[in-house]
Amino acid sequence: MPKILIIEDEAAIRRVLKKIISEENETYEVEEAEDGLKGIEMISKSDFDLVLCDIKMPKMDGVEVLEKVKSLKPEIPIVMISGHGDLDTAVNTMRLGAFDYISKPPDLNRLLNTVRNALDRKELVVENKLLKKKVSKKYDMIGESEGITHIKNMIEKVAPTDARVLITGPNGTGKELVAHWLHEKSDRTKAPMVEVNCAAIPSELIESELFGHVKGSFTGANKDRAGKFEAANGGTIFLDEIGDMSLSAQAKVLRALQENKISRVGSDKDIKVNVRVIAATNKDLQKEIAEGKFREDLYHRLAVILINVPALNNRREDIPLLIQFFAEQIAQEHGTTAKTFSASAIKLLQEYDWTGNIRELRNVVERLIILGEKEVSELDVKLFASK
Ligand SMILES: Nc1ncnc2c1ncn2[C@@H]1O[C@H](COP(=O)(O)OP(=O)(O)OP(=O)(O)O)[C@@H](O)[C@H]1O
Repeated sequence: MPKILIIEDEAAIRRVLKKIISEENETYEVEEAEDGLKGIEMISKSDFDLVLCDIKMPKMDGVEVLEKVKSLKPEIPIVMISGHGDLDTAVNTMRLGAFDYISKPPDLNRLLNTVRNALDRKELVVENKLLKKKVSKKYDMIGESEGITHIKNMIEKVAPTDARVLITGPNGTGKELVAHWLHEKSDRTKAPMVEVNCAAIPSELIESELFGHVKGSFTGANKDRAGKFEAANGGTIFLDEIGDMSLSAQAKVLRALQENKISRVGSDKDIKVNVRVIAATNKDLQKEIAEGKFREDLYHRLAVILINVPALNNRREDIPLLIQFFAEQIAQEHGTTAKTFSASAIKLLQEYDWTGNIRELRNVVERLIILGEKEVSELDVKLFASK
């Protein structure tokens, strides 16, 4: 639902603009501000997809508003509204980053065309940002062991469905990587995957973090805020370390999963959300259930599909490939050429006890690249790989 803000000191013009825009498309949500200061306050508190802003206003003029919004939220397109005397300024604002300008009194067709174009551009900018983020991260999943091949097959099958997935396995085995690919290979890939590390958020804050809150609902809640479920709308929410979530938060998550709706802390208004849930844990949830620390009903809601990522010690045949992959990745990060590892160095690393899993292997490879010889030898491994 595109949100549009009109900043205009003349109430009559505000009213006309609002009427034209909201009648054009009932999904447009139009809000008003009677001066620049109020407008900036609203923009910093809430997300708008488009701002229409008058040039001549008391307190803060349109050019100042434009500059402020550009530094605050550069992705929001701004259309300036110019009166008789300030057409030149309007043209100049385009150089300062305004999307376009319209003249008073507003011409219906020109206004609506500009609004549509500006909203389209906003969507493109946001999509582009997401794409850039995706390619800048390296998400290759390396390995040819039975364990990894099975996981890759599961991802291909499960990703395009909306089924909830519970990913289990020890720390550093690649659970987050699996979640990433489940999202990436789904139809939700254009929308965000929002990650929540349930273990890192204090239990009294988790509810507001997940579901948002309204102003005044608790000390410190000085403005309305959307939670992660709303942020992930249309996409995926990844609840990492779900085994560490408090029982009261588990109850709230259960409701969100059962009813596909949430309500912000302090509000009784239901908000419908369309979010796919993927969860991960390194805990044995059956044991947690038996001890009364995890809700069984939530477990069954989450674990429609179970993916267990095996420990590195149980797929040692992947170690040579992983070493080579990390050597190249690290060289790229350091801006150097990749070092090679001698066969005996690789063999020795393959026999290590990798309780810290892939994360630990990567750290060791990085250390060996920094400290070892041009070709990392068995001796280098003996000298530098110790934990
Ligand atoms: N099969 C793989 N191929 C290449 N890199 C991998 C693979 N599995 C994991 N990694 C890398 O190892 C690191 C740890 O993986 P990840 O964060 O996904 O593990 P995790 O199981 O989610 O860990 P934790 O439980 O501690 O959150 C990441 O840098 C990830 O990119």
